[in-house]
Amino acid sequence: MSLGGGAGIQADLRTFAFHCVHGTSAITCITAQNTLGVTRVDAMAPDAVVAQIQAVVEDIGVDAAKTGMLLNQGIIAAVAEQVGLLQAKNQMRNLVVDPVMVSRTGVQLIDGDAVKTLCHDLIPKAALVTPNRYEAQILTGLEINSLDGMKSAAEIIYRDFNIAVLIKGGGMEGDLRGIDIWFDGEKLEILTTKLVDTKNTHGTGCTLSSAIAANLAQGENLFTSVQKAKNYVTTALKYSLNIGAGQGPVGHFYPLLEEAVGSGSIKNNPQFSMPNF
Ligand SMILES: Nc1ncnc2c1ncn2[C@@H]1O[C@H](COP(=O)(O)OP(=O)(O)OP(=O)(O)O)[C@@H](O)[C@H]1O
Ligand SMILES: Cc1ncc(COP(=O)(O)O)c(N)n1
Repeated sequence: MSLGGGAGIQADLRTFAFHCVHGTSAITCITAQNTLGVTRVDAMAPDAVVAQIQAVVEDIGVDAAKTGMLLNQGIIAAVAEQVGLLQAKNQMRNLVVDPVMVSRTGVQLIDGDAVKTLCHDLIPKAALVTPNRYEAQILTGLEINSLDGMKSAAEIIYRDFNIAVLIKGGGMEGDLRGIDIWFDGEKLEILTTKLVDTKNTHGTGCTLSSAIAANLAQGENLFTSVQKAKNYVTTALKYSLNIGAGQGPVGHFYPLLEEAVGSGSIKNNPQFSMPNF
């Protein structure tokens, strides 16, 4: 959960709402966070996370799920155990693991034991894992500096975990920032969108993985879910918000923003970095 509102569960729930699916959540930690970074993180007790998952599953049900910042080994192990139990009862389908381990700026957010548990207990239970550049480096041991490096990492992650992988290029240099690599053991695809020239990229990773989960919940296949989610993030980036002194958040509800611009109600508002401004 990100109290700056740009990433984490706030970004996830906005994305779910945009896609017309009912989003639920299990809070794993509270971050004191703004567009400049994270200044404090308080973790929930693992059994409190489990209780939240059970409350949702037992009453509402889950068509698709995504994980985000799972701060420590105890939380990861508890979530992985729940996922395993629920999968055995066919109550947890379409799991997307966004392996939040390193920020786009390269700062490691979870310790080595937590990484091991994530790799051993949780990622293998997912349908898809969506590492950024630095997370892919941790998962593979490679240094990733090029498109070929991203492709090799995707192949290694598929080989090691036997699940589909999407390597996100936002942390790469130059035009590679708009490029993601998909590999599912059969098809290696380079998903390309034109680079959006903005510093306001806060929440892109959360938004992408929750859009994929939303598309899966609506019955799309995995690859189509990824393609549609990538297009969504690209457009949300074009309408990102120029708020705060650092990286502002993406504009999840861009059609409403567009409408507001059309009606003149937010014309020339400098908070919005809109294409038509
Ligand atoms: N400037 C950009 N232009 C176009 N697409 C971008 C840009 N920056 C990021 N993306 C896309 O956003 C999605 C998220 O990728 P990114 O690598 O930023 O994830 P992340 O590091 O998990 O996110 P975050 O920076 O929010 O932690 C990917 O589809 C990536 O290609
Ligand atoms: C609580 C929380 N979860 C995840 C992220 C990563 O955000 P993203 O990769 O989408 O920028 C974040 N900054 N805060």
